[in-house]
Amino acid sequence: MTSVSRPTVAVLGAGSWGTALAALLARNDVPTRLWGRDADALAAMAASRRNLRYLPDLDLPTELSYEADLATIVRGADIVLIVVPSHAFASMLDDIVPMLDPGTKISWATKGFETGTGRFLHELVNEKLPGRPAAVITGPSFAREVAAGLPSAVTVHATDDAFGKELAVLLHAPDFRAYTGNDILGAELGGAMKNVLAVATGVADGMELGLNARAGLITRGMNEMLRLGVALGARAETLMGLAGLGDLVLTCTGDLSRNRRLGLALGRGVSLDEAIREIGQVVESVVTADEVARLAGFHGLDLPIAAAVRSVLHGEVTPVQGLRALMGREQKPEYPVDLFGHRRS
Ligand SMILES: NC(=O)C1=CN([C@@H]2O[C@H](COP(=O)(O)OP(=O)(O)OC[C@H]3O[C@@H](n4cnc5c(N)ncnc54)[C@H](OP(=O)(O)O)[C@@H]3O)[C@@H](O)[C@H]2O)C=CC1
Ligand SMILES: O=C(CO)COP(=O)(O)O
Repeated sequence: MTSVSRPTVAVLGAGSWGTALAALLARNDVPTRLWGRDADALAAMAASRRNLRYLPDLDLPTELSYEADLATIVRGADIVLIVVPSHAFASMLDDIVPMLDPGTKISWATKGFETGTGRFLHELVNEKLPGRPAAVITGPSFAREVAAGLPSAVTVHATDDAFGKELAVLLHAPDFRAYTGNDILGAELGGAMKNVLAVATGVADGMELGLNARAGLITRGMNEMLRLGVALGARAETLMGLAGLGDLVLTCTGDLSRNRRLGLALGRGVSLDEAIREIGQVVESVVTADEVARLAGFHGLDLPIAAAVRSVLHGEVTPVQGLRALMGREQKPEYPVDLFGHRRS
């Protein structure tokens, strides 16, 4: 029997990750309702208890319910969990703000920035819903593996420690560890930037450049994440944890990653449009690469791997030219400045 005292969660976004998280919550006896913009697809999910397009192998728990009307699902929810792609986040937020009860808490598992501005998603939430408890769920977690019940660990960073803990407890399960933290900016930056860096390792692997190249790109990519993060006010430990390093390693090495697969395809000579069409799901790096470049520009930072990915995605250079440019950079100390930008003596 479902516990009546547990908060109700409205999950917005019925793709791979929204469906996997909704199923996880429902299996944890959290009263959970799932919304997707395609009412027919939602009705088919309810009837078949399967998300045939995004997670065909997952048996959806009978406890999970579905709601096609946004206002109905949002009104009365204790917690809203947004899991739409980053390009749709701002409009989703605009849609739900007038529908929210004053006590409803906001969370999201989207990885990326506001498209076109480089603003963090927590900045949008703070602006539209000032003072509202807010939390991001992030970390190394392929939806398909979570759906299959394979062990995973994520982290929940919140503006409000009590809400972060509440959400982590709702998610936590025998095969799903949910840690907590209060560095939303760092947690968001790690989750967004690893997608761009995964394209770089994918390109190198697609070109069959070897394991040394992959390890070099992951490590120097981590350095770029740390430098941008610290300049923006993130804590280094957040970036060295699940939200940063953990997700970077997963996405740069795991072929379930759509961002890595995009890189693999580009490295093998497939066009961007064809690769995206073949993947058939959201590939966040395509928009996030521009936002990382924007943020690096604001802070006067040179992030060569992220910049090379952006140039390849824009067709300004070929993957071969991009990698040649990275290898051809001047010789220099591994750490000419420390993480805080102080020149080493
Ligand atoms: N999949 C994963 O393993 C993980 C994903 N994430 C993050 O979660 C977010 C969502 O990704 P994921 O679920 O994988 O993506 P998918 O490609 O699997 O699904 C995207 C979902 O978003 C919906 N959607 C697209 N545009 C809009 C819109 N404008 N308004 C409402 N819904 C929309 C799609 O609907 P439709 O089918 O109608 O197009 C679909 O249901 C991304 O930021 C991703 O980085 C984070 C951790 C793990
Ligand atoms: O964020 C993810 C795993 O943590 C999913 O990565 P992709 O979007 O590259 O598939």
